[in-house]
Amino acid sequence: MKPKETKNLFSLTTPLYYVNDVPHVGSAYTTMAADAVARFQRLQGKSVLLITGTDEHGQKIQRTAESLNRSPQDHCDQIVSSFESLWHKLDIQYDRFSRTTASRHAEIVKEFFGRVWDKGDIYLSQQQGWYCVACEEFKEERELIDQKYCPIHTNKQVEWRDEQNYFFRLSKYQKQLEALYQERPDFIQPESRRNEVVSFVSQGLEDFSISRLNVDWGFPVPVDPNQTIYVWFDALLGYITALLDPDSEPTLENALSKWWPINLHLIGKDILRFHAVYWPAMLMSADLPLPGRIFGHGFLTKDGKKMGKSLGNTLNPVELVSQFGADAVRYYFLKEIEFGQDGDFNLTRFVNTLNADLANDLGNLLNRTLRMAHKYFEGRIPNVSGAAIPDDHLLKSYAANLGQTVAQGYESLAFSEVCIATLNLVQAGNKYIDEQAPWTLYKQGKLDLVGSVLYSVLESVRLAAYLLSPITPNLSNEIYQQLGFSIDFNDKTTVETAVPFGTHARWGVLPAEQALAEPQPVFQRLELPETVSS
Ligand SMILES: Nc1ncnc2c1ncn2[C@@H]1O[C@H](COP(=O)(O)OP(=O)(O)OP(=O)(O)O)[C@@H](O)[C@H]1O
Repeated sequence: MKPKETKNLFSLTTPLYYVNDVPHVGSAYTTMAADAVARFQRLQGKSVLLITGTDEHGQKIQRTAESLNRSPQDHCDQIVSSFESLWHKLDIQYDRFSRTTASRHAEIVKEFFGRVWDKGDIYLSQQQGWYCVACEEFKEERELIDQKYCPIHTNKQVEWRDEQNYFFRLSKYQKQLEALYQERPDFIQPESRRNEVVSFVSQGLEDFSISRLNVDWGFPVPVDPNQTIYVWFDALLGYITALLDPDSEPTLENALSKWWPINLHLIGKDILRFHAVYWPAMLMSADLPLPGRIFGHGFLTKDGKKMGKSLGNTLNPVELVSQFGADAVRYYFLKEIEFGQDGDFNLTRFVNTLNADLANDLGNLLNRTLRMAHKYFEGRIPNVSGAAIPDDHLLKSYAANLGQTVAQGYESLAFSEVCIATLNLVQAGNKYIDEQAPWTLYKQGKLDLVGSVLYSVLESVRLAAYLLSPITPNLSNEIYQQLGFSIDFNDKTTVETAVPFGTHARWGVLPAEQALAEPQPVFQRLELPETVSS
C-alpha cells in the first residue's frame, strides 16, 4: 500500500456508537471533541475527513429491537436518525457517517476476514466464560462485581457461555504490540491510558473469539455461515469502510488508497482495549499500516458512575442544546472537564461558567468596546496599525505566543488549556480597558490614545474569537461579523482560505477603519432552569 500521499490530509474518527438507544451526552462529548479537532485542522489548511457512525450488529441490538417489537433494521434506522439529528444540532461537521449494516461494509469485512484467514490467524475452538452483552465482551471472573455483575454495566448480569467459536490469534502479536508501544510512545494517549494498556499486555495476551453462535443479527462467518462475526471484529472495520468514496467499489484497496492510515481515533476509555490492543493486532495480521494515535478520554459521570445507555443514567443533550445552544454545550464540556479525566456534570456550574466566560468576560468586553468605537470613531475600527503597537504592550505581548500555545493545545487535545489560555487574554483586555479608561482619555482630547486602546482591545477579542472558533463557531461568527468581517466559520469549504491559522491566529489582523456592525450581545446570559431532565 502507498503511504498517505500528502501530509496535508488528516483523518479522524469518533467511535461508531452502539444503537441500543438514542445518543446521550457521553456520545456527544467524544463527537464534540472530534469536531473541534477537525475544525482546527481545517484552519491549519489540512483536508480533513471526520468519520462518525454507528455500530449496529450484535446481540445487544438484537435483544433491544426484540424488546421494542421492532425488526433490528427498523430499530437501527430509527436510532441512527436520532444520532444524525443530534450531530446537526451540535454543529458537528462530519464527512462520513459509517453504518455497519451498510452492504459495502459487508464486502470490506469479508475481504478483511479473508486476509486474516489466509494468514492462518483464525481457528476454531471452545469458548467458555462470563459474557457481558452490554459490553459485548467476555469478562474475567475476578473483574465481576458480586461475582455476577459487569464492572461497567453494574446493573447487568453477565451470562455464562460455552460454545464453539472462531478465534483470532491475538497471542501471536504480543511481541509486536509491545514493540509498537515502545517505539511509538504517543500511539496511546493520554499516558495513563498507555500505561494501563502496556501493563495489560505484559500480563500475557489470550486469543479472543471472533464469532458467535445463535446470534442472527450480524454478518455470517465467510467460511462457516452457522456462525456470525463477532460485533467488534465487524465494527472496527467500519472505520475502513468509511474511507470509501461514495461511488467507489467496496474493496480494501479502494478504501485504503487515500485517507489511510487514520491519524486519530478518539474514544472513551471503556473501549480502549479494543482499539489499542485488538485493532492494531488485527491490522498487523492483515499486513496493513497502523493508525497514528488513539486517545482514550475519561467518563462523564453521574454520582461517580459512567453515564451510559445501558445504565440509563444519562443527560439528554437535545434538551441541553435546545435550552442553551450548541456553543454553550460544546464550550462547557471541552473547557470544564480536562480531556482524559472523568468529570461529573453540574448544572449550576454549567450556567455560571458560561455566564462568566462567554457572556461577561468575552461578550461584554466586545460590547462595551464596540459602543465606544461607535461613539468616538463613527462606527469604524480606529485608524491604528496593529504592527505599530509596541511589542511590549500588555495585550500584544500576551497575544504574541497565544496562537502557538493554542495550536499545541488543540494538537494534544488539551481543550481546557485552549480555553483557559484564550480567556486569559480576554480577562487581561477587561483589566486593561478599565485601567486605561478610554472614556476619560476621550474627555481629555487624547484621541490617538483612545484609538490605540480600543484597537488593541478589539484585536484581542477578535483573536480570542478566532482561537475559540473550533469550539464555539457560532459565537466566533457573531464576533467576527460585528467586527466588520463577512466570514462564516461553519463554511468548511472556505475557512482554510478565508481565515488561515497562519494569519488569523496572530496579532494585528483588524484592518484600520473597517466599518463595524451595531453592537449586539453575542452571548445571552443563561438562567438556571428549574430542572433539566435526564
Ligand atoms: N459517560 C460517558 N462519558 C464519556 N464518553 C462516553 C460516555 N458514554 C459513552 N461515551 C462515548 O461513547 C462511546 C461508547 O459508545 P456506546 O455506544 O457503547 O455508548 P454507551 O452509552 O457507553 O453505551 P452502553 O451504556 O450501552 O455501554 C465511548 O467510548 C465514548 O466515546
